[in-house]
Amino acid sequence: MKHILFIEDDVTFSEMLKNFLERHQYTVDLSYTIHNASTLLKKHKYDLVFTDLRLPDGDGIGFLKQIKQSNSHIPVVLMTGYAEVSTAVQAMKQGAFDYISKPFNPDEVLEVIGNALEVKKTAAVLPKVNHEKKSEKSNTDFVAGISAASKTLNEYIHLVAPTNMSVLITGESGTGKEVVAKNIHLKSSRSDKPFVAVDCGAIPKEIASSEFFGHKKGSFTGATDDKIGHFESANGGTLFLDEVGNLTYENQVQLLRALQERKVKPIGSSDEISVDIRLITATNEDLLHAVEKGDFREDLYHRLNEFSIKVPNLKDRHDDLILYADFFLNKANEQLNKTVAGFSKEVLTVFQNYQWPGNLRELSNVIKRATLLTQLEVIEVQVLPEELLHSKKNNDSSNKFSTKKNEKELIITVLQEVDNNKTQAAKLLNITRKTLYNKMKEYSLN
Ligand SMILES: Nc1ncnc2c1ncn2[C@@H]1O[C@H](COP(=O)(O)OP(=O)(O)OP(=O)(O)O)[C@@H](O)[C@H]1O
Repeated sequence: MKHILFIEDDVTFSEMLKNFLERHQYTVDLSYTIHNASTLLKKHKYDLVFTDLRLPDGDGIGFLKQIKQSNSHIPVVLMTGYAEVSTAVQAMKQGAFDYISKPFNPDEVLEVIGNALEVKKTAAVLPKVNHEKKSEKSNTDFVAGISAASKTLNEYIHLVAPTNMSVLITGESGTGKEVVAKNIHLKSSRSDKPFVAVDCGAIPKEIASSEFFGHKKGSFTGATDDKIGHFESANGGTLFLDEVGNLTYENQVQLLRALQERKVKPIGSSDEISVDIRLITATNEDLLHAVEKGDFREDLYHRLNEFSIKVPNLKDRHDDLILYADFFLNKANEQLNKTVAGFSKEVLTVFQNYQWPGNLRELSNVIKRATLLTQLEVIEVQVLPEELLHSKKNNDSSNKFSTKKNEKELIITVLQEVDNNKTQAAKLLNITRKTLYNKMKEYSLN
């Protein structure tokens, strides 16, 4: 059974959560002070720590730092009041796994616990990641994410990076295909050599050969100097071709030849240059469909697609949203020389209910704009673009009450849990006391 340490000075609330979690097969120790919690941490091996932000003998952030120094492997979740969300975001920067704002409902607690234990399990299974070759460069611009979709993506990156296989990265625009390509490069033995990214959609077809393979001075009108092509620039390293589906048929033939022969000949030169490159390509169109239509060469497709990776849409990486939001806020603060501390709870709800058709790029842009506009400590909904505020909800809290039957059962369970204390029940159900009374009347629960 997983062992959880709960640090919270509201005795009734703690007891209630303890009962609830024990019914879900967790072992829970309660502590009302940091002092007592420190003693318990020395005595027992905990899988997870839940701590309130404000405790009688200190604050949760100080305690978080203490835990991270002595027991860095234990995930820590902070419990906060509504007004403390920005502090909680700071806590995430100090290494907290997550935060949950009160009042919260039982499902939310179970979800957060599930996520934290899942991540811990993965971290325990993959200790190798931390001991990888010393030469590997860390990529501070890459957020790995904690959602199931991100974990699969990262596993694929780890698997394919050390090989020399050509990788075809697919995914919608703005999902992070180029970032994935760069990460594969940085995790490969080529990380000390160049990573050359080329947007095939931006190269006019007339000069594509010269861009890829280079040219000699005077070889055509306008060739005023020798030019080194992208293949030669990337020699020893990785060549990343974005929007590869945009290459003309002629360029496809030239590319295939260069890949097969591992040699390129600059235009106007009689000498061939041997090149050793790892090729990574990306597309947001259906390349297989282009093959079927005869627009893309099948032999080249197979040559590029020795391993394929699909980068998930942001809406399918729901659990990562806050991590990315925080990462982009830090970046925006740096770029704009601002010190915005975080997001209001309403903003986080808007973010979670929005579909993000432009994926991470859109999130990054929205946050940069909001950071620029905000004069307050945290970003409020007023500085978000209209389209975010008027989008259809995809996951509001009423989903938790998906049917009348579920709703009635949930209310009964929670009321039993708290010995009929309506205030506590409303808090746990994340609804007001008045709503609770109305619902009890509706379901004849008096
Ligand atoms: N894992 C990540 N960690 C941090 N930032 C990311 C991550 N993935 C993407 N980004 C950021 O999101 C934005 C979009 O990423 P990127 O340009 O790689 O997307 P893309 O899929 O290649 O887009 P397109 O298809 O339009 O070329 C960039 O600002 C990038 O820095």
